[in-house]
Amino acid sequence: MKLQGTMTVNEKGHLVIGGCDTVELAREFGTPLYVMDEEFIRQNCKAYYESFTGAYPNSEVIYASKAFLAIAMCNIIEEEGLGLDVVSGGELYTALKAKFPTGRIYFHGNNKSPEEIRMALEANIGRFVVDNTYEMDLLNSIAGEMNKKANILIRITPGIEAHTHEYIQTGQIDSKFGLVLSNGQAMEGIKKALGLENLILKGLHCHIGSQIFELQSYQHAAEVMMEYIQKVTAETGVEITELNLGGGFGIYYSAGDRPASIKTYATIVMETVQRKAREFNINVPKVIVEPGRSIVGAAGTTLYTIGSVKDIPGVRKYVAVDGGMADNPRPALYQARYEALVANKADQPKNDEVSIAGKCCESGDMLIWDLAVPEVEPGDILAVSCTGAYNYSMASNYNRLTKPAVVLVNRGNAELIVRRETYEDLVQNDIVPERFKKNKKLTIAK
Ligand SMILES: Cc1ncc(COP(=O)(O)O)c(C=O)c1O
Ligand SMILES: N[C@@H](CCCC[NH3+])C(=O)O
Repeated sequence: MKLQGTMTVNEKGHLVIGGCDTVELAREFGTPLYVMDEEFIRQNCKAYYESFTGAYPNSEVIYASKAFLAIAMCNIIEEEGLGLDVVSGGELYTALKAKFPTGRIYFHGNNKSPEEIRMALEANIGRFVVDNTYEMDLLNSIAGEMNKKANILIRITPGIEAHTHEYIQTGQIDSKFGLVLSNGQAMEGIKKALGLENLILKGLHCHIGSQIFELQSYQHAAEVMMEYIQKVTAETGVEITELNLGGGFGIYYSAGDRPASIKTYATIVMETVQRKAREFNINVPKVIVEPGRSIVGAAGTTLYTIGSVKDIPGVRKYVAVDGGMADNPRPALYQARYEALVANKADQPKNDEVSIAGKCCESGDMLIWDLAVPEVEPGDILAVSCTGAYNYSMASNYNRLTKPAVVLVNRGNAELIVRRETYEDLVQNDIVPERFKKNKKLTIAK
């Protein structure tokens, strides 16, 4: 496993994150446990802030909160000077609970409900990223009722196929998101929005996918969108002053993943936008990017306790942990690959090979195939790295497993930022119809 962020191994041979011994964290907070490395998260935020806003003042970085959201995470993002991308009433509610500056909130989503729209208008959020013409009408009419104006970006499907897993590609024509650029649908939508009295068109948005390594895909997206901005201005006479190029910057998960630096990404994107603006003789729009995974992904580690071991000699050794697809659905969903080490034996030679199984009743609940490990035994702590993005946020209660706690570690301090769910949490929304209630006085019809 590649040691990233503040990870080290101490004299006991234990994995240490944020100055905290992970074996002690497991003992204190229980497992499965998400451990978030605060310093690493902040370093990533700073790398984004300095590479974009610091170097190009007319740009903004907004954190895509779908990757990982908790109130404390909003606080970190606010302190680091980034904006926030939310995609549901629930994410917005979390941001409001954190008292996140609402002017820095962007509201995404391909099917925002009237209630969500009302909530966002009430909060005076910065921008709505409008996905379709149905939403334009809805937003316009609700804004009218509330006597408000909504600042919008319109999401465009630019027709770019980024090289990533097909489930997380979003820029291609055949996508549920956005208005299609190539067939005139987008231009029609833009003209429609310009005619709606309660919408103020600020800019355009596109997002080509997630876990992208090739910077040419971003360069291509920037070129296509700048050309389109020029076309929109020529056809409508309206200046487009903001261009949101989405997120998707890839990270290291396992051997073979080679992400570029955030600085190189920023330089390529910003220089492409500036070059195109010169070429088309238009003003350079404000550029917005919305990274999620590359802020938190590598900063998260999940700790599990090893339980049963099933050895099929000559075939495979299955080592089961006390979590699995309920806390990390990515291997089952996207065949995602992870690295791991035995946290209490981090300095021992790896002379065995095992496959890490989750505890859900699904054969597909396998976290890692063919992992080199020292001799493992029940009670060992397994640390799976790079689980900071789309793990806690995509966790489920499948098999009625309780969602793990999240602990924020920094300089030897460990603070719980999400408490572990309890069995009581699992049943708290269940309602028992009167007729099923036990100890009820039975009235038997004669
Ligand atoms: C519209 C939008 N913006 C930003 C992101 C964040 O992507 P990532 O976490 O890959 O940076 C996503 C998710 O892919 C998205 O759908
Ligand atoms: N949830 C996905 C990425 C999609 C992000 C949202 N558009 C993942 O785990 O990789």
